[in-house]
Formats: sequence, structure tokens, C-alpha cells
Amino acid sequence: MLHKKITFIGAGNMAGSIISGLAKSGYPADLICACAPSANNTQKLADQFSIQASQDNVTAVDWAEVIVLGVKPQMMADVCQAMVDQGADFSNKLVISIAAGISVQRLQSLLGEKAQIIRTMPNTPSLLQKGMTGLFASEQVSEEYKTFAGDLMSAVGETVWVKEESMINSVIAASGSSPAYFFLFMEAMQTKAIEMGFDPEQARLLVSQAALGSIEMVKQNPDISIGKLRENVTSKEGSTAKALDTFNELQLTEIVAKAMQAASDRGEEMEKLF
Ligand SMILES: NC(=O)C1=CN([C@@H]2O[C@H](COP(=O)(O)OP(=O)(O)OC[C@H]3O[C@@H](n4cnc5c(N)ncnc54)[C@H](OP(=O)(O)O)[C@@H]3O)[C@@H](O)[C@H]2O)C=CC1
Ligand SMILES: O=C(O)[C@@H]1CCC=N1
Repeated sequence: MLHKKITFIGAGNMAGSIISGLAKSGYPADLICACAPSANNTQKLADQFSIQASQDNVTAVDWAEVIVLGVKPQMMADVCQAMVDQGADFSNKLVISIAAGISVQRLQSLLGEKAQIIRTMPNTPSLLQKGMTGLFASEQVSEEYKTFAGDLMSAVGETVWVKEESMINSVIAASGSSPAYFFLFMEAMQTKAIEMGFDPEQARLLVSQAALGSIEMVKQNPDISIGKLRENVTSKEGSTAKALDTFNELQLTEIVAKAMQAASDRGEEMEKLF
């Protein structure tokens, strides 16, 4: 991939995960700058990966060709407005937003019509280069910048381009938020395993190793449906069948669908709020 100077505005959980994943992928560290008001997160990343740290958004934007916006949705308008008011010029820069609930149109109105904006929805496993990112580009974004954004996020995991911007909210539901669903499920299993007599470390190992093995089986067998893998574990009249009956009685599938819809709806709602 081409290497360009990248400034991250915001260096918290998500931006920090992408920076870590990128640095581990071999992206030149001296071309990455992390910028945030406090030195806490930026200095940690600078110490760990030899990237640049800054507390000055405008200078950091001027320095780079690619700007990744990684602040909370609630803060996005104020942060962008302040940068523009202080003279930051986003014309012809590639602006990659990782924020939920901020539309391209909103960003364009904040940063000016000449900013080339790509909206993405990554997730925190990007830290381990096992991320999943959905991307949406508005019509005016150049092919060069689309390729660059795709390559950048591919360096930290898998990517999917969506044609409709509204699908970014579906990406939030399926992969942006979903590490938290899997963590919740594992937490619940760990709690019960402890109740059944294991110490916390053993419980964590039992649950996490089963999760890891299951994920690997899904990844390494693309021709076998996930349903078939589930059936292979489920002996007739055995223990697994009893567990699955319980999930079905309590309508796990419907619960999951409702939770995913709620995540997507909140993404849509934030687009109106922020
Ligand atoms: N967490 C996740 O799993 C995912 C998050 N996202 C999106 O990523 C974005 C960030 O979320 P997350 O990383 O969780 O949030 P965090 O709170 O962890 O990080 C927010 C960052 O923004 C920085 N910040 C605050 N004010 C400014 C400012 N004026 N200028 C520059 N930086 C500023 C903070 O600085 P400081 O370090 O000084 O506090 C911090 O580094 C959100 O928009 C969210 O929707 C998308 C996908 C997944
Ligand atoms: O909770 C959120 O809004 C963000 C978007 C996806 C994950 N975290």
C-alpha cells in the first residue's frame, strides 16, 4: 500500500486500537501522529510504537494528508468547528471518520465541501489486526483515496464496503458493537462456571478457549454453515440439546435480533442528534 502521513484526532479506545494494529502491521511509525488534549493516551502510544504524539489538532492536521476522526460522536461537531475556526484546512485531504452517528453530510458541512470524506465503522479487535471495518465513500472521493482507506483498514483486519450510507448503522449492529455482545456472553458463562466450582482463572480459560476454538472452526470451514457446526456438537437427547432448548425457550434468536436492531436504531438516532 501507499504510505501517507496520517493524523488521528482522538487517541482513545478505538483510534488507539487502529494505531496499535497499524504500527504492528509495519506501517511507518514516523508517518503516524496521535493527537488528543491530554498526553495520557498519545504518549503511551508514542512510547509503545514510536509514533508521534501531539496536543495541537490544527498543527497535526496541517502536517498530514489523511485525518482520522476518532472522537466521541457528541464531541465531533465542537472538535471539528474548533479546528476550522483555528484555521485548519481540510481541502483535498482524506478524512476518515470512525464515529458512529455522524453522517458524511454533517462532516462535509463542518469541514467544508472540499474535504474528501470516508465514513467507516471499525471495531476494537483492530488492535490485534483482527478488526472488521465497514466503509462508505461519498461520490466525490477519489479512487486513490478509496484505495488508500481500504488498504489502511485492511492492515488491521477485514473490510466490507457498503453502497448505502445507512448500511453503516447495520455494520455497527453486526461488527462495530458486537465484540461487546461476545464479551457479555463470555462474562455470563464465566460467572456460571465460577458458580459451578471453578476458580476465576479456570473459568476464564474454559470459556475463552471454547470461544477461540469455535471461532477458528467457523473461519477454517467456510463451506460448512454455522448451523451445521452447531448440530455437530449437539448429540440427540444429550446435554447440549438441553442447553439449546433453554436458549430457544427463552428466545435467544429474537433477543439477538432486537439487540442488533437497537444498536442500529441508536446509530440512526445519533445522526439526527449530533
Ligand atoms: N470503542 C469502540 O469499540 C468503537 C468506537 N467507535 C467510535 O470511535 C469514536 C471514539 O470512541 P472511543 O475510542 O471508544 O472513545 P474514547 O473516549 O476512548 O476516546 C475519545 C478520544 O477523543 C479524544 N478527544 C476528546 N476531545 C478531543 C479534542 N478536542 N481533540 C482531539 N481529541 C479529543 C480523547 O482525548 P483524551 O485521550 O485526552 O481523553 C480520547 O483520546 C466514537 O465516535 C465511536 O463512535 C467506532 C467503532 C468501535
Ligand atoms: O458504542 C458505540 O456507540 C460505539 C460504536 C460501535 C462500538 N462502539
